Amino acid sequence: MKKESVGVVQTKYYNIEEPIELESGKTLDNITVAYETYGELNREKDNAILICHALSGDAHAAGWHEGDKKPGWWEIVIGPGKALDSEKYFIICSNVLGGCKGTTGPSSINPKTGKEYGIDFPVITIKDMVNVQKKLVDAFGIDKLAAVVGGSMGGMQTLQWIVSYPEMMKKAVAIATTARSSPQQIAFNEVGRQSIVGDPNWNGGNYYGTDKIPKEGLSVARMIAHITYLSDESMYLKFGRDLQDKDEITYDLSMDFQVESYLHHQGASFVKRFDANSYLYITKAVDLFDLAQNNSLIDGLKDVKAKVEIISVDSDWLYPVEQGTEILTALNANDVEVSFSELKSNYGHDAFLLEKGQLNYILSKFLSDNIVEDLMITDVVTITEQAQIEEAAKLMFNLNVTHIPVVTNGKKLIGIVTSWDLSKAIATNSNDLKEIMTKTVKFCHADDSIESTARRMRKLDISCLPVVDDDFKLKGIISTDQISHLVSEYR
Ligand SMILES: CC(=O)SCCNC(=O)CCNC(=O)[C@H](O)C(C)(C)COP(=O)(O)OP(=O)(O)OC[C@H]1O[C@@H](n2cnc3c(N)ncnc32)[C@H](O)[C@@H]1OP(=O)(O)O
Ligand SMILES: N[C@@H](CCO)C(=O)O
Repeated sequence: MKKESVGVVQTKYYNIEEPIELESGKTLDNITVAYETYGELNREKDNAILICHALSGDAHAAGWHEGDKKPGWWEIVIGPGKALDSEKYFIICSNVLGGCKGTTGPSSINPKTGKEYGIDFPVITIKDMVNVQKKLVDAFGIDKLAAVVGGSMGGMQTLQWIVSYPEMMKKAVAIATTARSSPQQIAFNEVGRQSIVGDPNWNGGNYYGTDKIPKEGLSVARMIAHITYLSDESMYLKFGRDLQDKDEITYDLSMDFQVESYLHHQGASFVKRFDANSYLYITKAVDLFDLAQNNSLIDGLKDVKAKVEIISVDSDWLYPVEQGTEILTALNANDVEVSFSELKSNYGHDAFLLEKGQLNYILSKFLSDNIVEDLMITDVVTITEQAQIEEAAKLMFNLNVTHIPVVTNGKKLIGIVTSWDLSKAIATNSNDLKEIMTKTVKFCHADDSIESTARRMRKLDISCLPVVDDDFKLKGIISTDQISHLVSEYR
């Protein structure tokens, strides 16, 4: 075990007490959620990062299960000193609803019948998966996540989170994903599903507890899907046209090429770790995913509040770069603070599981970007517009401040008085605060990035900005002094 790992970990289980109403209108009772956590939740409960897994992933994102030969599926970015630093963040990853790795899914026991659900399991959506994750996050008493991060289907969950629960995270990272499944993506999934249901062992989904499981169908479904996770270039690099276990072509119908053997291996390993019915339900959830409203992604993403990073992979032909930039454009149109990065990789879609250096760089840069809330002063001296100028001058002098926000009794910001305004009062012989205060006050929000706020302050040529919430209530104040302290700390 490498020392930058979170070490030996265990999957834990959370039971949701109340029934969950699904997007379909059906309800599910007795849901169990399998999850893992790495690191410690701090006292303020504001350092939690939720990781959402892809199609065939599970709660085991990092560290080692006792006796395992391989670590969790995102070991490359999770652990001490990595971008998802377990010494700084409390990292949560849960298996999705419909899964087969501990969270309730078609292979779980239906409490109404005492038997596995099979295809009596209701159709679920990405939104349902997120609603179940939300219950787990609530159970930790977390009001706001530091971030939600996920790739592929995990990226869809991330996008659903920022739409369904816009106030619940500061930041979000969606990687190698789309905001709506395309016809081509649906088509590949349907071929996989048909392969499963066409396997006689599938038996209408009733194969649990028998030795006849739809291995052939599931294996072919994975082989097809796995081709979409690679790029043509990576297949050339891995195999070229090299033959497997033979020196020359044998002109029979047996396997010739290494790439065939590789795909058979991927199919065979998959059936050992995945349930065919889960595959049907989860791919269906992926197909149904569409965040557009009135056929407009701009409308669908209009309520997003989180700061968002979109990452695409240049060689990903399953979730191509254009689908990442479509999300970027829609978020930009909604004035959401959003950035975009492109992984340079020949791995194809699965690059989000492999490109260690680039992912750590992009994620740590994005996550460590400070926001106004991290630096603002919350213990702010304020004054009401009924106050005399003399009172404002005394406050400034005694407390050594140069800006005093003017607020209503309900703490709503209505202006600001600065030392410059006081000079104006003396010059114009005025004693009325209302006359000299700045009424068209510039402000910012707690979740604005320091970078953009500093840029705005420079552009406006002001040294201090009040911080307000959506109701215009004063939450704090930020000045160039705090920003320059931050810069000097970095040096
Ligand atoms: C994202 C989540 O949430 S979790 C789900 C992620 N995990 C998966 O998808 C698991 C299956 N996927 C993969 O293996 C993916 O390709 C990755 C991204 C995880 C790994 O990629 P890479 O490191 O490039 O591995 P690669 O694709 O070359 O596969 C290596 C495997 O192929 C086997 N292999 C390579 N060449 C051949 C061949 N000619 N014949 C047979 N098998 C072969 C290797 O022995 C190895 O087997 P193992 O995985 O059982 O040890
Ligand atoms: N290879 C990954 C990516 C799929 O999007 C998985 O199996 O989950």
